[in-house]
Amino acid sequence: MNASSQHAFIAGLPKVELHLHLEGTLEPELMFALAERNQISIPYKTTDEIRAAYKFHNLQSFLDIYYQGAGVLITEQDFFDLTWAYLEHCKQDNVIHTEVFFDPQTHTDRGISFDTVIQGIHRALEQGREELGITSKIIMCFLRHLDEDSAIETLNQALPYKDWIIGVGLDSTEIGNPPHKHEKVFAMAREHGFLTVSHAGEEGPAQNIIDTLEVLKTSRIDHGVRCADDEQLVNQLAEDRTPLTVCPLSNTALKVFEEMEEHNIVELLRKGLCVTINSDDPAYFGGYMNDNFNAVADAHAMTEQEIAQFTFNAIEASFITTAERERLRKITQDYLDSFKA
Ligand SMILES: Nc1ncnc2[nH]cnc12
Ligand SMILES: [Zn+2]
Repeated sequence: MNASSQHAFIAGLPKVELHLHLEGTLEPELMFALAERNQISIPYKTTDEIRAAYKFHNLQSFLDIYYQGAGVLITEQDFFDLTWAYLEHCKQDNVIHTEVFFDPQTHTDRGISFDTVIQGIHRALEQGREELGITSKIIMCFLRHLDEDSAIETLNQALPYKDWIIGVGLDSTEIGNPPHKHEKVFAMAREHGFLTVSHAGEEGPAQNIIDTLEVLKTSRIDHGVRCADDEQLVNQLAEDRTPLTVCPLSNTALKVFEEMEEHNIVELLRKGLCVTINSDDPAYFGGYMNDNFNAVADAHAMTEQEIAQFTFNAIEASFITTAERERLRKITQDYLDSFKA
């Protein structure tokens, strides 16, 4: 099958996204509009200038720009608009279910209330469910470069919204901020009934993945591609079907892999790991879900069955009910069967 018909297969394939930072969906056009609406000055004159600034050499060089960009988000309507714009991309890319991250501390540290942020996001996701038929879950991430007391304060702010937030995660600078730093707040979150995920093995070593699973007891690992440095860990992840929410275009943008051809996601898929494809921060890394699938398929020859396996894995790894999982599995299988027919 040639590249363009494989892109057509990918476009029509139902997709499930499990690793998406809402703040990372802030497109330059919306950044400009919100800066103007909120009378905030930003260090760029045009959207082209913003895009030109998106040249990263590692995770930190991205995070510095990403946290600065989020500074234009002030009101509940801003968070609604941000989330709604992302959902429109989901519709375009045939994403049928999404589990989105947000970083409360990025906003509360600037004096924006937790309530403002969560209410805007939740309202958009509810509207997305009703008008676009896209189901969703919310996961709030603690920033690992901040101290654990700040994470505990954030957890307490989230308690009135427990019904809206399915889980907690851990993101930001991996190197120098090992999982142990947030051991207590993750134990507290689990006690409150939150599910848990964490970024690990993105830039940091395979040992961070091992420690994250042991110390934070997470159900999924976000990224996790550095597991390949430890053969025993790879075998264990395959045996346990521990989900890895991999973000291919993010990894090449942040130089985790220099080229997509060097990316290990297809190799991990063939070793039986529960790897999934996700967009991470699509406004910064050059693409949403279809772009990520296309980039992997262009660089690594795969069958349609293998491409669809990324969706089956994401359904398996998602935080939805068994009945809902069955429903999504059937939609995906029907699509695959219709394509083969
Ligand atoms: N790729 C990434 N790694 C860690 N923290 C993040 N926050 C947003 N994107 C991130
Ligand atoms: Zn991420």
